[in-house]
Amino acid sequence: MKKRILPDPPAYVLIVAAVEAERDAVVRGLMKACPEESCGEAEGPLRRVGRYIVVAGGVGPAAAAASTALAIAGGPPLRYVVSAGIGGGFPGAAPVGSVVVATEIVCADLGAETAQGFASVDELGFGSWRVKTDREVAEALAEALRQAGMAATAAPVLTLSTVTGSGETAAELLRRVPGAAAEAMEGYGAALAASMHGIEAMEVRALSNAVGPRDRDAWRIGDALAALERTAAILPEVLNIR
Ligand SMILES: O=C(O)c1cccc(C(=O)CC[C@H]2O[C@@H](n3cnc4c(=O)[nH]cnc43)[C@H](O)[C@@H]2O)c1
Repeated sequence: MKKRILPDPPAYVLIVAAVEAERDAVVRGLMKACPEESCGEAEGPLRRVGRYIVVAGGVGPAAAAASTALAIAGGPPLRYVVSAGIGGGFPGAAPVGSVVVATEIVCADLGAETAQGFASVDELGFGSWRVKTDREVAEALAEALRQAGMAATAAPVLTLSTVTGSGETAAELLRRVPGAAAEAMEGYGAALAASMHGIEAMEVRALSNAVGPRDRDAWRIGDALAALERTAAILPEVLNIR
């Protein structure tokens, strides 16, 4: 009997933002990329544009992990989970207003304080503080953003439960993860939930502020949301999923 080859199920992408303003910026961008699509019925914090499901999952790694796990359990087959939103840029690595695409997602405060300094859970033997991403896809998205005239780089992105507020902490974080370009609060949570389901994780951060001494007046959230929207408008072309 001839074996029937079933077509691959359509792959979907789950994009997890923290708050509604970020979710809505992503939806606006996706609508530009997929003008034939309409934004699906509002289902609580969840929106759908074509094969993209966008959720406002809450602030912090625990909320992101819980929301991502919930969305995965109740949704269609996924090709990617993308943690997307605003973030802080490490001075000299990524300027405010630019975009950082994660080459790896590192939970930079997951470990222990020891007499010799910070020890990650990896060093303690309790698991891993990082989720690797597909570097080729990360580089391709960063290049597509640069081709569109945006400042963008692919580099490690940190997840923290506390927004860095001093130069000392910023320096310590760079000692822990050399080459880190951005920090935020949700990536590792979303990526861990994805990886537990065998789904590829990504993280994209549009930078609203510099990592270091707290200066709320210097935050440029509007510019970062605009960059996030532009990034979402380019994402479907890079992932070849609409
Ligand atoms: O320092 C403050 O009072 C302050 C002012 C504005 C926003 C905050 C936040 O806590 C925002 C956290 C929220 O935004 C992401 N985000 C943006 N920049 C950073 C950062 O430098 N470090 C960590 N997270 C950042 C984060 O993913 C959250 O969703 C505080």
